[in-house]
Amino acid sequence: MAQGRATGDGGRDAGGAAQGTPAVRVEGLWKRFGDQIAVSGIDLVLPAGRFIGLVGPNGAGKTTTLSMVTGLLRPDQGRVEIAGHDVWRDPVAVKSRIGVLPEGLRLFERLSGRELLAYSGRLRGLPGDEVDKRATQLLDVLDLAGAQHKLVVDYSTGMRKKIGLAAALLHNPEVLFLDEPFEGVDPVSAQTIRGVLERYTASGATVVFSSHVMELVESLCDWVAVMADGRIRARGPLAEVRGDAASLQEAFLELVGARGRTDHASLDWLGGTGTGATDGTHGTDGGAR
Ligand SMILES: Nc1ncnc2c1ncn2[C@@H]1O[C@H](COP(=O)(O)OP(=O)(O)OP(=O)(O)O)[C@@H](O)[C@H]1O
Repeated sequence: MAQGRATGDGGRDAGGAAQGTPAVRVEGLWKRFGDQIAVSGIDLVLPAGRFIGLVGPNGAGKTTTLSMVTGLLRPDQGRVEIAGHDVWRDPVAVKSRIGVLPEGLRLFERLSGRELLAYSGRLRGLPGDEVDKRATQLLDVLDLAGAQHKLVVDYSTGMRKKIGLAAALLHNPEVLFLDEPFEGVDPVSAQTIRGVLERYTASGATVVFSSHVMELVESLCDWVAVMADGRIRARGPLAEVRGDAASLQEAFLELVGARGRTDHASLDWLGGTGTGATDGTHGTDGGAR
């Protein structure tokens, strides 16, 4: 993927970090919630300039990991660097380099979409006319121009994802973190988001996104990390992780130990002809014949 992107935001060097510096470096990261170990001492190096998918079953620890990596949740142990900057020791340097679309995105509901972007841009220190220009372009590309003066509280799920993405991209970050960006998004909007992200990574930036949709990850990502039970089970270029499996889905099921899990005997009451009733009336015509 092309390196050396032009940032167009006033002289930040391409990629912002020394060549070869990974987008993300995670060392010995742990997080426990009571008795539950959500993230179990992971080490992970994510290369810059890639479209990276973080996949794993429900409860694998993806959101917890992304929250710690982006400085939203303090780890119990371990460290994280983004483009060579420590997330907890140097938060301002890190936050100026990243964009985040978190899970359960909270937005300022009483602002309009355009006001939200204006606010985000000014908060990021961009000049007003630059914010206006970028906001207009993002609203246009993401098909939100018609809804730009509507309050965010009145946006649909997909519109919220798109305005959240616009806010995360406005300052042209080096690394963009997206937790389930396509969840609740219709196919047309998904295609739009996909186009924006492909364009963004083609310029040398890094996208890290979590998803359960393997086909999507397989078609978008060139690098993947597979998580299960708070651990990284596999990582590397997509083709390497897929190995000899027919698809990423197959490889994923193998890696997380879910292949062949088809014993549904305990659901023998479900469906069929209604023989599960105990009062003798279910599934009959009541004998009215
Ligand atoms: N705030 C919290 N308090 C208690 N337990 C938590 C908390 N956040 C996460 N967990 C637990 O940590 C584990 C990992 O959760 P996490 O949300 O990181 O998984 P995930 O891979 O993102 O799952 P999903 O794909 O379902 O969103 C789960 O067992 C979850 O119940």
